[in-house]
This record gives sequence, structure tokens and C-alpha cells, in this order.
Amino acid sequence: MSGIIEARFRTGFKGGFSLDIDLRLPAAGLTALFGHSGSGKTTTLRCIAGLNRAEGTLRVDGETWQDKKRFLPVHRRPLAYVFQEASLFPHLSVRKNLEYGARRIPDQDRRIQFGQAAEWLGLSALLDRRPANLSGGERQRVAVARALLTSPRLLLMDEPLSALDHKSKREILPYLEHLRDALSIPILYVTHSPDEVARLADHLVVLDKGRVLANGHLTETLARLDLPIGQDEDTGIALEAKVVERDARWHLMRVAFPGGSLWIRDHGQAIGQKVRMRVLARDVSLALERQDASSILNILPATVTGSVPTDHPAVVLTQVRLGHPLPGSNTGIPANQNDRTIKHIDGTTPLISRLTARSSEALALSPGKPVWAHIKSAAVLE
Ligand SMILES: Nc1ncnc2c1ncn2[C@@H]1O[C@H](COP(=O)(O)OP(=O)(O)OP(=O)(O)O)[C@@H](O)[C@H]1O
Repeated sequence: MSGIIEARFRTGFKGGFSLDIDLRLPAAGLTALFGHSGSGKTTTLRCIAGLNRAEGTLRVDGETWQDKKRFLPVHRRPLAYVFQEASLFPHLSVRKNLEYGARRIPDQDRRIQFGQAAEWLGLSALLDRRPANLSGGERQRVAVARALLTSPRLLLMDEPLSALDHKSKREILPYLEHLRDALSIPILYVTHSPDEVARLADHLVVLDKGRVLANGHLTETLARLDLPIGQDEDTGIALEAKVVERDARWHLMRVAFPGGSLWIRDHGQAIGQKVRMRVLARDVSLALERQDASSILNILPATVTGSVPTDHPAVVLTQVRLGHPLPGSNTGIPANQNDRTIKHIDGTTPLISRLTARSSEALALSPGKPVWAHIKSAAVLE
């Protein structure tokens, strides 16, 4: 089927690790493969690349790369692979390294031009340098551009930032964000950084012990309370919003998303522009009444959808969805997929709130309960 990557693999190693996955992924945008060390992220990528000969099926946008009858070897799969460390030719300039990437592709098959790749990765001023005279982040940018110049139909990236220091990571992230939006090919991106997931991913796969724990849209998957991706200080959701209004006097802008909007610090984006935001669980408090006489600017109606304990008995995480149950409906009812009072909040944005177990009990926060989410802070990711 078109527009989809279907990847089904079963494989194992002598040490006892087995991989058994069945994934349907969008054949566009950036899909993050997230999981703890040893969960099978790299093995999955290697199976997709044809570097590991796993039993299974791989179809990319309607084209079969592997099934029971055929196995395209790695050099016949139109993909590019970016590793943790850039392996550039040390004796060649950046320009020559890039030209090497483009060399194998006949002109008529070239989908990404040299100038385009150099511009996307900000390499124009570096073309005459040798790799030894580049920072780690610059070397990785060259490696990504070189990969793109092979005109792949799929870009695989295996923890491309993990060997970089904090400053270099910050420098390279905007290039990757731009690339995600500009490229028409899908990117599969392995990481164990929740931060990179929030900033870069459109779609998220969570792996654990060689199995798929979750596979879904970024905001929805990050909002799940049953996954190992959260539960710490940085737990929260990430979402895409659109700038809809600004208040020049107070340097604020209003950003809208399914089910609501927030006033946040103005970062100068144009009206209509998309921004990616993060709302952390520790910045969301829940109340039964709307508390307007407070310093909090953003107060949104929401409905409780679930709650889980955390590592500390004093703290729980509660999931809500924006919107109140319909007027006149019986509210304190448990969540039920067929209940029309719950259904109307399907599709609105989920939030997670970190609160004490004592408050949760005092407010009787159970599924179906209407609340007001007071959002202390929300930020554009940049
Ligand atoms: N060639 C191999 N032979 C034996 N065991 C292997 C081989 N390759 C990987 N493994 C094992 O398979 C498991 C999954 O490895 P994999 O590299 O896919 O995990 P990962 O999620 O990418 O981990 P990390 O985040 O540490 O890179 C690990 O336990 C690893 O030791």
C-alpha cells in the first residue's frame, strides 16, 4: 500500500536477544525509534537496511524490498544510513566528500542537488575544509548531506547526535528540524533522548526487549501514562500548534491546537506559522474551579482520562483531554469508548499533570471528571 512502510521482522542472537516486530509507519516525516539501551533499535534499523538478514517483510511505499521470496541486498536498497560518528574521508575536502556521495547516482535519478543539500545543512562556508578542521557537529552535518546526495528514498539515522556535546547538539538540531520539514522522504531516527523525540519526531515507536510497546502519533504516544518514556522531571507532551494572534504590548503570542490555545512568550513567528511546543507535567495543575484571580494566564477546560502512580508514593501522573463533558451529561462516569460524553473529547489534545496523590484524592480525580487545567508555563521548542 502506498504511503506506508510495513516492516515485519523476526530474528535473534546467540546471547538470547530476540526481535519480533510488526510495524506500519507513515512513509513521510520523522519517525523516532525510542527505547532503552538494548531494546533493539539498532537491530531494527539494520534489518530495514538489509544489513541483518532477518526473516520478514519490508515494503516501502508500495515497493517490496524483502519478503518470503526476495531479499534486496543492502546496496540495492535505495536508502542512506547516518551513524553515531561521521565516517568522512579525512584526506578529502568537504566538497569532495559530498561529491563522493553523489557520484553513484546518474544525473537523471538525482532527486537532491549538491547546492540544495549544502544549503539545508549550512555547509556553503565549509566546502574547502578538511574533516579534521571541523567540529563534531559540522562533521555530522556533512555526513547527513553526503547521505542525502545519494538520493535515498529512506533516510536511516542511528543516534546521530549521541557523540556530540550539549552545545553541538543545540547547533545541529535546527538543521535536522528544517530537514524533516523540507524532505519528502521518510526519516527513521533512533534515539534514547526524550528531548530529541519531542523536538524532531512526528511519529513515535517505543521498543522494549525486542518488542513494540507503542507505535503512534507523537503527541498521543508521549501522553500515554503506561510507557517508559516519561515518569521523570521532564515528563510531558509535545505538540504542534499554530500562531494565531499576538499581543504586542505584552510580548505574547497565542498558539492554537486541537481543543484549545495558549498564550506564550512571543518568539517572533509569523501568524499562521507552525511551532512545536512542550508542556511539562510539572507545569500543569488541576482544579475543580476556574481560578481567574491568579497569575496563571492559561486556564483550559479538561476532562480526566486516567491516572498512574509514580516511583514516589506522594506523586501521581494524571492524563486529561481538553474539553468538558457535554452540558447536562452525567459527569463522574468512568471513561468508556462508546460514551458520547467522553467521545466528544476524542481528538482533542491530551495533557499530563503531575500532582500529589493527596490532591488527587481530595479532588476525587477519576476518569470523566471535568476539571480546569491551569498551565503555569509552556514553551516553544527551539
Ligand atoms: N551481532 C550480535 N550478536 C549478538 N547479540 C547482538 C548482536 N547485535 C546486537 N545484539 C544484542 O541485541 C540486543 C539489542 O541490540 P541493539 O543494538 O539493537 O539495541 P539498541 O536498542 O540499539 O541499544 P543501544 O541504545 O544501546 O544502541 C542487545 O542485547 C545486543 O547486545
